[in-house]
Amino acid sequence: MATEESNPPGAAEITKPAESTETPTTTHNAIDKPAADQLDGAGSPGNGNALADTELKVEVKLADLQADPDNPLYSAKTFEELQLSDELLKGIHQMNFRKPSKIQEKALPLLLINPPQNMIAQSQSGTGKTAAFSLNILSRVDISNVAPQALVLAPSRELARQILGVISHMGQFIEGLKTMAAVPDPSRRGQKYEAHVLVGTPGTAMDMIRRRLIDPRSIKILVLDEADNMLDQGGLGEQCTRVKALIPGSFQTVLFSATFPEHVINFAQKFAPNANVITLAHEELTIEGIKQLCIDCPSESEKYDVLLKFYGLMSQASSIIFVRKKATAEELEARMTADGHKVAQLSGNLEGDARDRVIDSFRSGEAKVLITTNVLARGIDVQSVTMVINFDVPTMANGRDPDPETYLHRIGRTGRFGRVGVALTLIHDRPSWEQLHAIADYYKTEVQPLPLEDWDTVEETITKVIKNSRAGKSTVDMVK
Ligand SMILES: Nc1ncnc2c1ncn2[C@@H]1O[C@H](COP(=O)(O)OP(=O)(O)OP(=O)(O)O)[C@@H](O)[C@H]1O
Repeated sequence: MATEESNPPGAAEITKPAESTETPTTTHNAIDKPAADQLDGAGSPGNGNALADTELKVEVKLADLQADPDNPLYSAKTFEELQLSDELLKGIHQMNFRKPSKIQEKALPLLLINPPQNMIAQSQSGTGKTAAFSLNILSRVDISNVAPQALVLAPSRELARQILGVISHMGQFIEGLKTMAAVPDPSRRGQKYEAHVLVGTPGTAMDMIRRRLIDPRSIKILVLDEADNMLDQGGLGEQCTRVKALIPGSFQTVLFSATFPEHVINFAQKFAPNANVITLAHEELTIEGIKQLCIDCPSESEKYDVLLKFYGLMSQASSIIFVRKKATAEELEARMTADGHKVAQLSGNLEGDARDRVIDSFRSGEAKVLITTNVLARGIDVQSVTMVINFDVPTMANGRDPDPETYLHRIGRTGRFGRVGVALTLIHDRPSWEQLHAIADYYKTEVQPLPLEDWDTVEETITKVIKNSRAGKSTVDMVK
């Protein structure tokens, strides 16, 4: 019944370090995170096709998005201008990246400066932060030294594996490059981590360094992805601080996230002293390509019926249902399965291998519905996800106060890099109504209520979202 991790923003301006940026970084003493299932029709209000092919013409629209200076995907420059190696440029083109996004264009020149400088960078979800820090890492690795030179830490096993995949893909033309995951893996017991780039979770990284299976002496870059989460949460923050203290000498510290609440930013600046800082105001954080909707359910127990009805509106698209507690994830899985739906469920109750199987089946499209907790609220990039459902409004650990950061990360699992998506939040009483409205106020965004008893209108609304996005309306206007 325990609550899963919950987590707790700054105009796209670059703040120069207050002091001289001569020194690359800090030392170890610094302070230291059924197929949509075809819900076979029962209760299905619509023709079940509304979201079927939202894998829309993203490619076509992307060029427009990247030409709009107000868009976070905007780019005036090319990767070629960043003076990356030919091998890296080949990797980027292999990944079909035509131009850098705004965060890549802004962060990369600063990240690549010599001597290296620390960085704290914020950009909306799905705008390519991973590629930004990965390109810096791959540009700095010395292939002749097969020892960990870059350590990337992420809050979940799934995100660490995903980042590793991006770095390996991007670096595929760099001859001799070795990358490894530092996540719990019983099959590796006692084996050394002999690779240039390691991506892991803080607990495992700390453990492996202490047991001398990771040699930290050559580490020259430490990246914390989802850095506000990594530094804010008691356990994770402590582990990140310890990992940092175990790395000798000076190294470049890089902190990335879509959110940096004020109470974390001070700590972040101590963790990455004299960093170049790229921040956004929280009004700039929501992505217009993500249509935010809510349904006021008659009671908590009737949320499930509403959920099932809503599923009738989609056929092949992938979706994620977020709940607050592991027990609710398991209960929903059991009920939906009993009701004939094919769903996958991932929460902290599952062990490593089982978790890998669940996320892999969701990525491949074998499982179209994923029920999960905040453990997957951050970073996970599955482009086919067109719908996010907040079965529970995200709240802080006390269950009472709204958690705007987690809300933003959860809905950001859709609408990735210019794609469109729908985020539906179920509310059922005054407190949940107030929590959602507090979140909407915080981001100065609109959450459109859907009429519960008029499913034709619900379907019409969603179809309109998709049509508008095809016309390039909603996404082009995003983040003014
Ligand atoms: N320059 C680019 N051109 C085209 N696609 C890109 C580019 N950069 C990144 N992408 C794609 O955009 C998607 C989102 O990128 P990424 O996962 O790095 O987002 P993010 O900013 O880290 O999001 P989050 O805050 O949710 O972690 C990925 O599928 C990635 O492959």
